[in-house]
Amino acid sequence: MSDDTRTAGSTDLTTGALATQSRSRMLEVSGLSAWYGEARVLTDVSIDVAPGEVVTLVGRNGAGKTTLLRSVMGLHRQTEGSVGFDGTDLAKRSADARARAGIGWVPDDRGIYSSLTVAENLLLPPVVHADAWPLERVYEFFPVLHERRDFPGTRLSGGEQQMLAMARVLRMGSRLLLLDEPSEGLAPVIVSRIGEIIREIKGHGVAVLLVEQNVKFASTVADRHYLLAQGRVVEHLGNEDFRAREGELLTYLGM
Ligand SMILES: Nc1ncnc2c1ncn2[C@@H]1O[C@H](COP(=O)(O)OP(=O)(O)OP(=O)(O)O)[C@@H](O)[C@H]1O
Repeated sequence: MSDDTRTAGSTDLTTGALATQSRSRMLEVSGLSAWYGEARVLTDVSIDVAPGEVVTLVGRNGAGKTTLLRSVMGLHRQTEGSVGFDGTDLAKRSADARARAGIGWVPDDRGIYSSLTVAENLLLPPVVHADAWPLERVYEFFPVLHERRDFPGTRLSGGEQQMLAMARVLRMGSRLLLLDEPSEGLAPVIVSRIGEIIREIKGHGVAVLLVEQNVKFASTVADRHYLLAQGRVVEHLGNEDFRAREGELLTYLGM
């Protein structure tokens, strides 16, 4: 995308219909920069997510999406700037403290313990917040996990592992889910089921911030999108604009 486009996107960010003032903010990242050693990989990133909102981070490989997600969780600590959650700045707090505040991490490898059963995977992490979903509610919401509750992690399909990883943080009490490429490596029919689940989770007031390379999938689940390039937010789009510019975005992303 050209530098001109970049400037226009930044202007929209502060003055357009998507200005943050109108939203109640659960997550509010402000002026976040991040480094690996001497190399700066995020520069002055500001994003926000409201309760019950689904927001994507889109960008080419190496744009900084995963680093941003990890910085929100507190898994990447070489940062400057603030990470506000429910009005408290967690930027100096550990990942553990952020999990207890209600942020849930769903890694791209899903992080399922293969030798443990589905039920054990669900019950192993502690309940960290009063909004934790009881096991019965988790099973009601994810019937396939109930059916497979005694299966070891190794016997789950990729889609089932993705569901288990999401269910696990909901049972812990997370109110903001950070999903790193949930559609990666899954068959189209499973991707659309994951999309339905994300939309249903949203209906329960849970917010989702996800890294997604699959533009079509992103447009079926998200309310808003931040486009990252070289560690900066260069566009901030509502889903309608995102859909209208899908072709352009696919070309930009090299897809
Ligand atoms: N552990 C690391 N050490 C040094 N540099 C890193 C490390 N991890 C990522 N980087 C660099 O940081 C930049 C941002 O990487 P990041 O993984 O956040 O991007 P991304 O947008 O998620 O891309 P991808 O989809 O390829 O993971 C890249 O230039 C990458 O090479």
